[in-house]
Amino acid sequence: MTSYIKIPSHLTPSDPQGSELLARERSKATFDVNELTLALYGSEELSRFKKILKILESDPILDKSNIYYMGRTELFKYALRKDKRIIQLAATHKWNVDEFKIASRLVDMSGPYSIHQSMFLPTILGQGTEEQKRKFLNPAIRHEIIGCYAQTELGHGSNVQGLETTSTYIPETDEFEIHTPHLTAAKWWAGGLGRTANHSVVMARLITNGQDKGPHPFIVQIRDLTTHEPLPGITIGDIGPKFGFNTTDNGFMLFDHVRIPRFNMLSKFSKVTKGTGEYKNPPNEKLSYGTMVFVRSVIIFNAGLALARAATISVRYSAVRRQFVDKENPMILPNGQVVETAVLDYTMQQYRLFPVIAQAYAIYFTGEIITNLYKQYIDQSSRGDFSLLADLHASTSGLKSLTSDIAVDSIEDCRRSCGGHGYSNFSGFTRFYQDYLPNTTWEGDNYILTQQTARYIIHSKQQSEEFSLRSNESPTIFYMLRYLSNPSQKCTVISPSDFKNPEVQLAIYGYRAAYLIARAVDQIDNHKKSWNSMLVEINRISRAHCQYILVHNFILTLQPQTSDSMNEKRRILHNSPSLKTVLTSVCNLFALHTMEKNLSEFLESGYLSPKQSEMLRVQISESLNEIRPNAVALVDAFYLPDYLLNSALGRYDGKVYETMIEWASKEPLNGITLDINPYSEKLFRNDVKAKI
Ligand SMILES: CCCCCCCC/C=C\CCCCCCCCCCCC(=O)SCCNC(=O)CCNC(=O)[C@H](O)C(C)(C)COP(=O)(O)OP(=O)(O)OC[C@H]1O[C@@H](n2cnc3c(N)ncnc32)[C@H](O)[C@@H]1OP(=O)(O)O
Ligand SMILES: Cc1cc2nc3c(=O)[nH]c(=O)nc-3n(C[C@H](O)[C@H](O)[C@H](O)COP(=O)(O)OP(=O)(O)OC[C@H]3O[C@@H](n4cnc5c(N)ncnc54)[C@H](O)[C@@H]3O)c2cc1C
Repeated sequence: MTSYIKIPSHLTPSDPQGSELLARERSKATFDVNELTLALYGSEELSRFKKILKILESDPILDKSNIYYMGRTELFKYALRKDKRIIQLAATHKWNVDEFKIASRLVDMSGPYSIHQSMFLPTILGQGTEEQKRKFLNPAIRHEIIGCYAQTELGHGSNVQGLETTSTYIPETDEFEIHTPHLTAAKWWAGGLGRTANHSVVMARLITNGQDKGPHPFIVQIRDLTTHEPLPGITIGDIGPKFGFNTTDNGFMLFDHVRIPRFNMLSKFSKVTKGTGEYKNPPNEKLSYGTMVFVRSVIIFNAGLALARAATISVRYSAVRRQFVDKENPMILPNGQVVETAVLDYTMQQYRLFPVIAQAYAIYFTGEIITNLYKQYIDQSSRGDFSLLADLHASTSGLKSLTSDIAVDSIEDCRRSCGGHGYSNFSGFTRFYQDYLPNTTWEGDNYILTQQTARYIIHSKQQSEEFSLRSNESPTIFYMLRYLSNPSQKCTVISPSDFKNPEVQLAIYGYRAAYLIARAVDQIDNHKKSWNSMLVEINRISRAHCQYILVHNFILTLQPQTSDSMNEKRRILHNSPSLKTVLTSVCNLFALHTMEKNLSEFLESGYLSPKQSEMLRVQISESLNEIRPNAVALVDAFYLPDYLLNSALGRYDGKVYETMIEWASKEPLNGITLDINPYSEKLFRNDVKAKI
């Protein structure tokens, strides 16, 4: 990339250098970083990750050094080029789906094909018959057709039952007619639709024999495969600039009585019979919402990765950044020189950042568990058993909401913890934050989704006689029975360190959630409160329940398991006392910090006393001290390469200042010559400064 300013090469940052500071941090770690990385990835995935990283880093098309200076159109073109390149590389290197996902994660830019891969393919896979998969899935996997997922409309997104686009069965020709009856029925937001896709999953109300059967998925070809023009009767465009996600062409689409063959209704679960138009009900009404359950489970896992990334940048930078001399406890180099204190040594910075490390680990482990639960559901459902669906929907809804909220808040906290440089694109936070942000809205607005979780739990409590039976099918709400059966118990903590006991932590979280649930049920059943009047409480219930799940899963991950149920990753963790020790500190911090952030509810439940909450704060401070020597090593263990971070502040080698000035010298604004004479008519002179 071109530099426009020559930076004097003899200048270096004042001592100690960033690399030296990070090396000192790394030498303090009490555990083996490589071992923890292996426990997170597993040896097979880690070696694939390294192999793919090497390929991507050296590919000129996937070079990221210019992207901070690009505007929307240029960025979009870059995104299209890189999407094509990944597909070409996948073919050359014969990558499987997991390897493809690793490459996409590393390149880290939503693109015109993102929704094709994340929603179009999974929808056909999950909702199509074998015949439909042969027709649509195989060419889609080969990217011979490119699809999008058009569900949301201008007037409705959250209320899927309220969608207005119709798909009416025409028995005479054995076709469906897709139509946009009102402006509010215009499809809106679909990623890849604006300029790229030639096919779409269209969620439309199925009308047959005059009956409205509600939204169902249909495959519609929307552009000509040769000219790429919209097909007759279809109007399509890009919806315009957005807060972020500008590398994807989100689009709008209108249908004017467009005909498609009956075959194109995705019919794995519900069908319309040829000629008679008879409708065959699905085994479960909500199976057509299946793609959303899948994507929500992915969003939970991705929230852990986003937190790991934010923590990596801000913790490394805080170890390099120095500000003021802490007179009571100065930072002294091995040569005796007193230097300014690394901002990571300020307890306030630790209180802001270490919980983010803990959130990343907590959500990573739950992400793995939810991914496995989803796989288990798919396995059972392929045999006609849908019993896990209700619980899976409830837990993925609440966890998608909670984890993406945590991630959005923490990314911004981490960015601010980097001070002024956090505001520069070179921090690596700007596009990362903008592109992450819609996770709180898409795939279900986070406030709406908590209603799904709370409703499931409240129903379970209302049917408490059969609750004990149902809880066998409901792996995520089994805890409630225990606490509901003894509501007057009190927390047993008598000293701060008692808070480190996992049984104590679970009891505190369990009682608080059960208390909120019992109170809401009482309000609804005995005081006839409306659902709407209870929405704030309902949101609390979902969050309390999901926080319980996160803490429970973290504790479970650290508990000894029978060796046959242990996979390689868990075996590494359990065979290493030093890993278990450091992760136990991390787990404690997650449980206790989350408790403190929601303290009013724990106190209100009466289970925790004000005195105990004081002890809680003492123990949090203890946990921060425990984590301090391992902070940099704990983020290093995430193994997020510089190629992914693209951050001057979070570089592995700590060369923060050298990178900041080098990247600034490449700002194209530095390359134009301005005419700043206010009386001159010219804004720019034609000449451009010589390039260096
Ligand atoms: C070769 C190359 C290969 C490459 C492979 C690469 C693969 C990459 C893979 C993954 C990458 C993923 C990356 C992720 C990136 C994600 C990008 C996403 C982009 C954004 C896309 C979108 O936003 S699409 C639009 C999403 N829209 C929504 O989410 C809408 C939200 N609204 C709803 O879901 C519903 O309206 C509602 C749930 C809020 C309400 O529904 P409804 O009114 O119908 O129901 P009720 O509330 O009355 O409930 C009735 C009953 O049904 C149950 N229920 C509701 N929903 C579900 C469900 N989904 N599943 C199961 N059950 C459900 C509900 O609980 C009620 O049950 P009762 O028992 O009756 O109480
Ligand atoms: C970047 C981006 C990409 C997207 N990609 C796609 C895509 O590829 N395909 C696709 O189909 N869609 C896509 N979407 C759309 C997305 O799924 C919807 O925007 C989302 O589901 C929210 O729906 P909405 O916009 O209708 O919000 P609304 O429901 O209108 O929400 C507005 C406000 O009302 C509140 N609210 C609404 N109803 C209730 C209620 N019952 N109780 C309490 N509060 C309520 C919400 O909490 C929110 O605060 C995308 C969106 C974005 C931002």
